[in-house]
Amino acid sequence: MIYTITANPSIDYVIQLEKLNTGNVNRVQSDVKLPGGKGINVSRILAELALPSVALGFVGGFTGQFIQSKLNNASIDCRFTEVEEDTRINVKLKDNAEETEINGQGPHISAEAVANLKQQLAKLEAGDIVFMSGSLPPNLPASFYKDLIPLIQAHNAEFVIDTTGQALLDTLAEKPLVIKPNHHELAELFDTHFANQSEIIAAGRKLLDQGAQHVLVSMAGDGALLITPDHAYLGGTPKGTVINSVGAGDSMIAGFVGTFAQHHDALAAFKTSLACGSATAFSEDLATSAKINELLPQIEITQVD
Ligand SMILES: Nc1ncnc2c1ncn2[C@@H]1O[C@H](COP(=O)(O)OP(=O)(O)OP(=O)(O)O)[C@@H](O)[C@H]1O
Ligand SMILES: O=P(O)(O)OC[C@@]1(O)O[C@H](CO)[C@@H](O)[C@@H]1O
Repeated sequence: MIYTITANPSIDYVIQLEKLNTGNVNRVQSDVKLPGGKGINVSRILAELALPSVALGFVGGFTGQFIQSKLNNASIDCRFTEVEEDTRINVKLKDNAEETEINGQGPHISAEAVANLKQQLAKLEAGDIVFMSGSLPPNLPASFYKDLIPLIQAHNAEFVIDTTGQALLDTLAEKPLVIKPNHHELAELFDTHFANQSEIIAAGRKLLDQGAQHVLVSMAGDGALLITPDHAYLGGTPKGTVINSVGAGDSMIAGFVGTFAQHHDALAAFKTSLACGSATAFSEDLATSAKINELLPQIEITQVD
């Protein structure tokens, strides 16, 4: 079973404007409210791939109820821990020029709520995979996800943490199943700028050497690299019109892990991950199974190292 932990879920309020005019009244052209948060997005994509998952995390208030209702409607097994305060709302502003995100802080998480989440991990079994994704509410320690790793490994389960910087580096010794920095985040990890693809591959190899089992380096419209101890592979992007790239990274890692969990074939997992990422970028909401299946045949992968 795959579990997703979203410590700080959100309602994503996606607004389309002609042009954002700050300091003035702006009338939206369109808007949509979506259940959001990185782990929740992973569960949603897994559901599109007809793969079950259990969604864990902290939700509260009417906004939390909205998220649970939407996920229940998608037949996702929600076992969230209730908290007193409202789950946050994240605003995603899109005008013809750019995408602006305004992400809320999130609610207070009580010690009892944390204990409840940890208790849920007692049910893990060997071979389960636990995703831990996204920002943390203000009162949780930066090590919150890392502190859960021993509880996960006590059951011989695997883990994936979607985080960046030192928090990501600190997890490598515990051998995450896969990590997926984008190329900007990878450059920041090594405080450098990449001059070419070979430098990106070399940096990704260093993360493998430090313990990551698989390294994906996503590059938005330029596709992604899969870096293994033996080779590196470049995956391209299919033809399509970008509508909303929010969640593309979550979709990619969901596609990789969901496929790898079934077939233990990294290249097949990489191909599905590329289709999921672009399918989300080409959609108003996250990718649907139809969109993923439409794009899958167009995905080309080349060995580059
Ligand atoms: N503009 C795009 N056109 C085609 N495919 C895209 C585009 N943006 C993203 N993708 C696909 O989704 C994958 C992940 O996107 P990206 O590199 O933006 O990850 P990310 O930075 O983690 O995204 P986010 O944090 O916004 O979810 C890309 O590697 C690519 O396969
Ligand atoms: O504030 P965080 O947790 O870093 O990011 C939250 C978020 O931007 O991530 C998802 C896209 O990856 C959205 O659904 C959500 O609003």
